[in-house]
Amino acid sequence: MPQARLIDGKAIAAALRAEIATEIAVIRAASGQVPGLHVVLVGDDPASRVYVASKEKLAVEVGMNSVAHRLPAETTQAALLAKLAELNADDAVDGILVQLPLPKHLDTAAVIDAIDPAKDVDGLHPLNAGRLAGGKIAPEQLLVPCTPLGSMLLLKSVLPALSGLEAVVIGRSELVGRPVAQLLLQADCTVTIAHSRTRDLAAVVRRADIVVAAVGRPGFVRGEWIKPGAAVIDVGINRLPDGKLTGDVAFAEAVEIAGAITPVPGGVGPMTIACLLRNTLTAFKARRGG
Ligand SMILES: Nc1nc2c(c(=O)[nH]1)N[C@@H](CN(C=O)c1ccc(C(=O)N[C@@H](CCC(=O)O)C(=O)O)cc1)CN2
Repeated sequence: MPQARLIDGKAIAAALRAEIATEIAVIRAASGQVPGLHVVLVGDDPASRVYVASKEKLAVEVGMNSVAHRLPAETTQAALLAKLAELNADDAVDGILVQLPLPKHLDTAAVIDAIDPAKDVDGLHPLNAGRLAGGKIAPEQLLVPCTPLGSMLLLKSVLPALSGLEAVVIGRSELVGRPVAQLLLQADCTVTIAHSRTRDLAAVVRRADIVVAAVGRPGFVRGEWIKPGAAVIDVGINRLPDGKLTGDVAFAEAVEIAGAITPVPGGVGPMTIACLLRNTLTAFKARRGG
């Protein structure tokens, strides 16, 4: 039985970070300036702590100024908004990211609204989401959410021509489902966004040349749903009771049918941080005229 090609997110992310590092070295040599990334973490969610530490370390590795602001879980909405106002006003700050999820007492939408859109390296501010949805500006010139951007780069590594392909995105979150659907549409795919109310999801998925699974349920997408030869991007990162990570796609089944598939771990996850660094460089160039 032929097996799907594995899309190596770890290697593609490492190559992207190397490109970013080279560009920053050139900018530094020419101007003495480097991009500044500031990540804000509220509380002590263990997974968020790991992701923020990783962002901090990889930003330094590519030559950025990297600062993590770790605030206590009891931080008030007013205190968080004051911190963001401070970062918005600081000219040395090119990128601001508030790690999600926030503790329940905080209003996430209001927090994201408070980030200067020019520094919104998560691409979640309504202005940036609206620019993406408008379809008038090339995604390379926009601040686009990191996981969707990474998913598209992985897809393009196996499918250089996306135009006219049927894509099904499972999940309609603001962080992944909606923006990845916009990016697929911009690439001239025929896009369906499926969700918890979709009828006969298996039949919907079966017609897709491209499947993006972002539901947050381990092994939810079965191998028999996949069209033979399809490209499968598994965005799910689910921690099982035994501590292992698994995706939203039943990998052992799907790998027998798909043409290409991302593993979990080692697929979309590493691209999320590499794309955050890319967005920070994009924001730096737009702000400082590079
Ligand atoms: N403000 C944001 N919050 C969150 C985002 C985001 O894009 N912006 N995404 C996720 C978490 N995340 C980054 O923040 C993230 C998730 C996973 C990985 C990753 O490299 N995963 C590895 C496995 C790591 C492990 O062993 O735990 C992989 O899949 O190979 C990086 C970043 C939610 N919050």
